[in-house]
Amino acid sequence: MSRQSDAILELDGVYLNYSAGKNHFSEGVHHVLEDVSLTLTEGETLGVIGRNGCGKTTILRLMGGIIAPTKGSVWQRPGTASALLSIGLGFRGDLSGRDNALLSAMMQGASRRHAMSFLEEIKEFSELGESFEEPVKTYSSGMRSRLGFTTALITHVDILLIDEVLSVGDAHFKNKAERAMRERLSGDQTVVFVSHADKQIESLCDRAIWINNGRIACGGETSEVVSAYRESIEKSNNG
Ligand SMILES: Nc1ncnc2c1ncn2[C@@H]1O[C@H](COP(=O)(O)OP(=O)(O)OP(=O)(O)O)[C@@H](O)[C@H]1O
Repeated sequence: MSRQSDAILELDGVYLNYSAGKNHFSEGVHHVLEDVSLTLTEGETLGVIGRNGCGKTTILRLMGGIIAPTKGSVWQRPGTASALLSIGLGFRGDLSGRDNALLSAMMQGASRRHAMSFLEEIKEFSELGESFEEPVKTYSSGMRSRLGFTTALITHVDILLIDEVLSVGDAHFKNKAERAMRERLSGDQTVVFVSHADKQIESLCDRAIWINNGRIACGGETSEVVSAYRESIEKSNNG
């Protein structure tokens, strides 16, 4: 199968099972994703919506290479770096915000010297003040999300995988982060964005997918996908 020349990430016929505890689900296997295929092209912003537990975080974890599919394949263009921004993930609690930012930047491919050069900008944008020097285990979830979001933004990761991170910041930081995202999105930043905030998805994403019963129930223009999702929620609320 030939791949689109502007493809940066691709899921091909992906299945993901988790083994479940005794007495849960059929045969102790929880089928979370079934036959999910999608191509992410460079510079696009894809929104992922769906009800709690439908597999949105699982898709991001597959895209970020944190977990491997049970069946099917995940391809990322060689030489590209991705960062998964998820609350409570990816930080070492015993290290300061500064050291975590440095480590993340280096893991995303920056040299130590280059990563060091980002730190003051990260401290300033994240507005963590003196807490930047404190261990991350002392941070609130909002402070963690500021640190993760800012580090990925400033170190210019090719693919940003954002899991609800923007929804925990306060209104001030959320607006600032959205503005920064919008600026970046007009360039070559590729983003996959998971959120329960439909409005955020509609205002930031070029395209969206709705995950239902482990499959892509609908994919395409964001407002159409969000409307189809909302309709299905209303239907299930009314009946
Ligand atoms: N490590 C795991 N072991 C077993 N089951 C898991 C594991 N991680 C997730 N699951 C299950 O997989 C399903 C999908 O989880 P996932 O976190 O991807 O959903 P989600 O759509 O992101 O949910 P939410 O909107 O609540 O954040 C859920 O039923 C969850 O219980």
